[in-house]
Amino acid sequence: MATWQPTWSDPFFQKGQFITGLWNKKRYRIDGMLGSGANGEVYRVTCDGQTYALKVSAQAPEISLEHKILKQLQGVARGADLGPLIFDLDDVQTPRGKVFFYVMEWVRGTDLPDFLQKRGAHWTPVLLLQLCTYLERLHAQGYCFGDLKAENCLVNEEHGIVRLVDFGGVTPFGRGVKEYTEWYDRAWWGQGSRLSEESYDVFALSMLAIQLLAPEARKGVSQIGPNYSMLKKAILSDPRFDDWRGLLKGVGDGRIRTIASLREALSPLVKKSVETEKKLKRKQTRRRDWTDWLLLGSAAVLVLVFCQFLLF
Ligand SMILES: Nc1ncnc2c1ncn2[C@@H]1O[C@H](COP(=O)(O)OP(=O)(O)OP(=O)(O)O)[C@@H](O)[C@H]1O
Repeated sequence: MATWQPTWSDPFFQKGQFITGLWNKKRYRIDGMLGSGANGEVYRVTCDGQTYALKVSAQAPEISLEHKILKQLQGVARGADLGPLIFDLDDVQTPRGKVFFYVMEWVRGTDLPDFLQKRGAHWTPVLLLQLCTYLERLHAQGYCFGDLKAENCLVNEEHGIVRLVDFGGVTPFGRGVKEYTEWYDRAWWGQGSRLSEESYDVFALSMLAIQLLAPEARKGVSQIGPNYSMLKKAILSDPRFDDWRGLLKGVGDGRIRTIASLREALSPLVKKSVETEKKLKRKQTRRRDWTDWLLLGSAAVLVLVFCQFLLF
């Protein structure tokens, strides 16, 4: 009978499994996978009745570096929710050998495209403005986020609050960005270096806006390769970018290189978004009023019918 042999494509853990850290002896129940990427896998876990996110990798340096950065940020930006809060760092033995993990706050949220689909594209500048605030705080600590991308942002559906996850690309200013994704990488587009600096994240934010407003553009680029001037031309003729041209042009020609200037360029768009949201809310209330009347009307008819029934 053939026995099951683990392969590299198998996940590290299975749902329902319990794991115990070799050093700290904390016992976690694996509740499911939250995501996976080049550096490892992230699981939702339970320990002592609390839910956490656990990131595991076969590469010890990646895990300990991410843990160190998150811990450092937790210390300096208390209450600022810069990154997920950090709880444990340990190793565990698996059929694939010893693997390394850290345990962090489970960030509940939807990904940005799903959120925008539900709440409307007019939320894009609002989400970007929030990211500006996080990045500004990170920059103040002397770090560039590096691997800014839609997959690394989770948004709370109820309140529309964005959180950043995956701090694996966070790099001290002045070094080469250690983790990046082509679409968001200005060097890939031939628009600058991969040096870890404020303007690197600014460029990535502008690419995030394009990705969110015109997701199909990225698919086209994956077929023909990076061509920034072609992308700019496409944006010029696309009505979805009517309000965004000034900002995107500013980033493209190097006028907008800081988060402060990006925030300034975003502010009229945010104002417009707020107006759109208000109008939508008013419409929804009106629609609700109308349905309320319909309900009241139906109730009145029912009462009348009931009275007629009693009288005759
Ligand atoms: N703290 C968290 N709470 C909830 N979900 C999380 C958390 N951390 C990560 N995730 C989810 O897991 C996914 C993968 O995590 P992460 O990006 O850290 O892995 P990675 O291997 O570094 O990926 P990549 O190769 O894309 O950089 C994220 O996109 C996110 O959806």
